[in-house]
Amino acid sequence: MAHALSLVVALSTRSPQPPSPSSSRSSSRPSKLGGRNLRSNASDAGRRRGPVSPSHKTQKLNSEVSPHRAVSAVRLMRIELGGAFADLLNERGKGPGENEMGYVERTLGFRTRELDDRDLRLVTDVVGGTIRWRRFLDHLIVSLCHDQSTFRHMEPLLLQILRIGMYEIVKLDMPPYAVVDENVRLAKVALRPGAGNMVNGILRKLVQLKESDALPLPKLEGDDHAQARALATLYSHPVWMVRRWTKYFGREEAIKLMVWNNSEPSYSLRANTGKGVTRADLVKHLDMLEVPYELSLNMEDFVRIKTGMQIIIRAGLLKEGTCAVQDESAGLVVSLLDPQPSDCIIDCCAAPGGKTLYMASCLSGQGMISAIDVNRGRLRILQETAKVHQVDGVITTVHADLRDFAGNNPLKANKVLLDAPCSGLGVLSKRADLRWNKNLEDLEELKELQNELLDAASRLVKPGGVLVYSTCSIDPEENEERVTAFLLRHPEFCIDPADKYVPGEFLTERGFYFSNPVKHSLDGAFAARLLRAL
Ligand SMILES: C[S@@+](CC[C@H](N)C(=O)[O-])C[C@H]1O[C@@H](n2cnc3c(N)ncnc32)[C@H](O)[C@@H]1O
Repeated sequence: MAHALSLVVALSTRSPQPPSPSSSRSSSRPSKLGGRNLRSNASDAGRRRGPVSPSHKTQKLNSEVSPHRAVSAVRLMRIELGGAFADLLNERGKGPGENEMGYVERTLGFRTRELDDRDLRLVTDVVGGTIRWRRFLDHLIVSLCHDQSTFRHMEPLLLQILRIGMYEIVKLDMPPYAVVDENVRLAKVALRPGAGNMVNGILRKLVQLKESDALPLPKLEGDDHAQARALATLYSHPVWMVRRWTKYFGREEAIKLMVWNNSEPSYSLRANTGKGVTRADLVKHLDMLEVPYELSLNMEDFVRIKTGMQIIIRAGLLKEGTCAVQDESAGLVVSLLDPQPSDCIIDCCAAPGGKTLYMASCLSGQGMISAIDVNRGRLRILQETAKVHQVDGVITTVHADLRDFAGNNPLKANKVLLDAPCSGLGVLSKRADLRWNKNLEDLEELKELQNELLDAASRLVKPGGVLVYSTCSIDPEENEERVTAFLLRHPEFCIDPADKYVPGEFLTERGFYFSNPVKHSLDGAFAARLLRAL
């Protein structure tokens, strides 16, 4: 850590600035992540790494900047820069047990006071919202900078502070001049006075434009591509997603989907019946904790919550296995497989085990699930959670690539679930950063993998048995099209319509299960139930 701090300080190419009020109390200077090409900076700085004075380890508390903004800015950098950020701060990367305030101190050069519940909620809102609205916010920043190159060469921390300020003003409608002042102070203390002046200039211009209803927004005009670009900016999604959804669902549905993806996600909890906890028991806990909930109309073990997750975590309900966080859309995939006591089930891509655990709780201690996954770390999570949920007695984990396993193993089952790796385009409201990490090429590769995994999974199904293929994607090419192609390759399988297993509103014309975020206010998910001939 000490090495890393010197490394970050060495990165600063700016001329020395007068110490800020907070830094003047200590001899150590704040660390600042300057320059956006962190990988090359990291290696340059690595060569310049020198001995570190013990004063760098001093903990400095800054009570002037708002804690939620300081923590949000650092968390946003960690999410956006990923490995490059961790490498910069710590030669050993993202070590376990690293606490967030430690990252804040090493990035900004100071600590803030510990976050209270209100701060934590703000951090969640600000970080999630700033990531979701990134394309939109960057469009505003570029429009309000003198030129494109100012934006392109902006330091990562300065960029995050500007995005936070813009998000708070434009999307959270927070009192604008307080937002300007707070973000200016953060930029001054964490970077330098000049950075504060820049934040001040840009955010004040934004406030004026917003107040006169004259934000520089793109117009929906020109050819299809230009309009897709404008929509992508207005609703803050990648252009390729807008084009794809407009093609498959039409413009109106594509817009509704983007609005859904930009809304605050709600979560579902599943009462862990495997441990004897009923939904009524779970509801009693939630009442005691004063967490508002709605009973699921689709799944009898599930409740939906909009707020209160921190309270639930702190009360230990997840850690002690009273309930699990699981979207109803995922629960309905399990309903489609219809696990019953005494069943032998193969779960082909099982980790981290959301569906395995739910299936195990349906077995009431009788039967067996072979849970296969290629990712050892994620399988370990499954094993540990299964113990906590007290369903480990019916689960055997298998660390393997399904394609090898199916080729070399005599194991066969009457019920086989293939919850395939997918683009995750159905869960963009919960996974705020996912939209920026996917591209069209990923989708093409995934389709190939899905074909291969389907072929492999089909070998594990006994004659007369069931294969459920599922994804958490809304993309027809990962869903219906994969099943159609599979049925052409495997005439020994046919579609078993989903109507006996899931409510009618989730049925597609071809008898598949599909949860549509816009229609059902759940994550997007797809599943097909396929029967193997006797
Ligand atoms: C969508 S996730 C499964 C989620 C899981 N069913 C649940 O409900 O928690 C897909 C999983 O497929 C696994 N996977 C990817 N390729 C695989 C392969 N060739 N063989 C086995 N597992 C694979 C990944 O490691 C990942 O855990």
